Amino acid sequence: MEQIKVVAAIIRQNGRVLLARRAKHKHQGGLWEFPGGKIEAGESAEQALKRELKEELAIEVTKLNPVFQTSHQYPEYGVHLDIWEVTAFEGEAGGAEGQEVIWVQPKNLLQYDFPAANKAIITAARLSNRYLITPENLDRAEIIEGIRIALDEGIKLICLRAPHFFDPDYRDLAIDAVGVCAGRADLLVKGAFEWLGDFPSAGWHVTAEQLRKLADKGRPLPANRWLAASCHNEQELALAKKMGVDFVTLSPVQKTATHPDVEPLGWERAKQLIADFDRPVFVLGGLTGQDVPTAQQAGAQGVAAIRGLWPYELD
Ligand SMILES: Nc1nc2c([nH]c(=O)n2[C@@H]2O[C@H](COP(=O)(O)OP(=O)(O)OP(=O)(O)O)[C@@H](O)[C@H]2O)c(=O)[nH]1
Ligand SMILES: [Mg+2]
Repeated sequence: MEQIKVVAAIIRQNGRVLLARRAKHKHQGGLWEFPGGKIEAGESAEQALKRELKEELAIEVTKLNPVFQTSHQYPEYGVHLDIWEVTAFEGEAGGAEGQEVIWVQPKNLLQYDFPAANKAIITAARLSNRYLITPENLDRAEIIEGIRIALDEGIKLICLRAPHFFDPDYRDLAIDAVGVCAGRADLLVKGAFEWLGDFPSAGWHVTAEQLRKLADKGRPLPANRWLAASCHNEQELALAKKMGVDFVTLSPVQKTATHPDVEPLGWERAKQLIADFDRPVFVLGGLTGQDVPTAQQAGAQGVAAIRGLWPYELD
């Protein structure tokens, strides 16, 4: 079947994201979209995106970075969507082709109707590019204090991981963490499936071992809660897809202090795995917030880290 190459942009300004409504007569007409369009012969994705945003919104893009790529088969044809994030532009974004244009808060994106291909794009638009995972061997007060400082520094996505805690202490810690994060960041909890089901966190983060056990049963959470998984290879990524996760961490990209004996994937292999996976990926392993641009160049949503994102130095 014919496969169309399309570029589209998640345009961010003042914490909001721009949506445009597709003209009624067009393919997927009447639905909301991220502005963009077909890549023409001889154009790079970047050139095509700049041209499309000029035509559709009358803006000159000045800062953009790749976010990820996804494919979808419509009955009429297949589309390969190359999604970029635009964080700076000149001019005022408006519907230059008469289309409706609105700015929405990422957390409200689930309320809009998009073409079927957009599922993972919406996930990407709702996620930030740093995913903090809490360190081992800290006590309850230290973990909570670290989370507080991280929130003040703008961290918006956190995974609570404390394998040295056991129920019911772990549950108490998780309840504290949910309280501290309320309204400021999304907290995903790692832990035993028995109690996570009704636990009031923004989501769950499943381990590779849990993936192997549970992926066949499908997605255990509704769409408005996050489901993420830890993946290290192609097989685990396939299981994550089967389970219906929203996003994954992929590790280790580099050698890490916590797992010095594990052979890292390296950027080239990580890049391939990310390109073949249809949902957002956070690269993990020996990385810090400074590596976000490199991660995005490799097609990742951003960086996940323990030490690299924790707000103070650990022993
Ligand atoms: N721009 C854009 N296209 C999308 C999105 N999601 C999605 O499935 N598509 C599909 O990608 C294809 C190409 O997009 P387009 O219609 O914007 O192409 P274009 O700007 O070059 O339009 P034209 O053919 O009228 O010149 C369409 O089939 C459209 O349905 C999205 O979020 N943004
Ligand atoms: Mg278009």
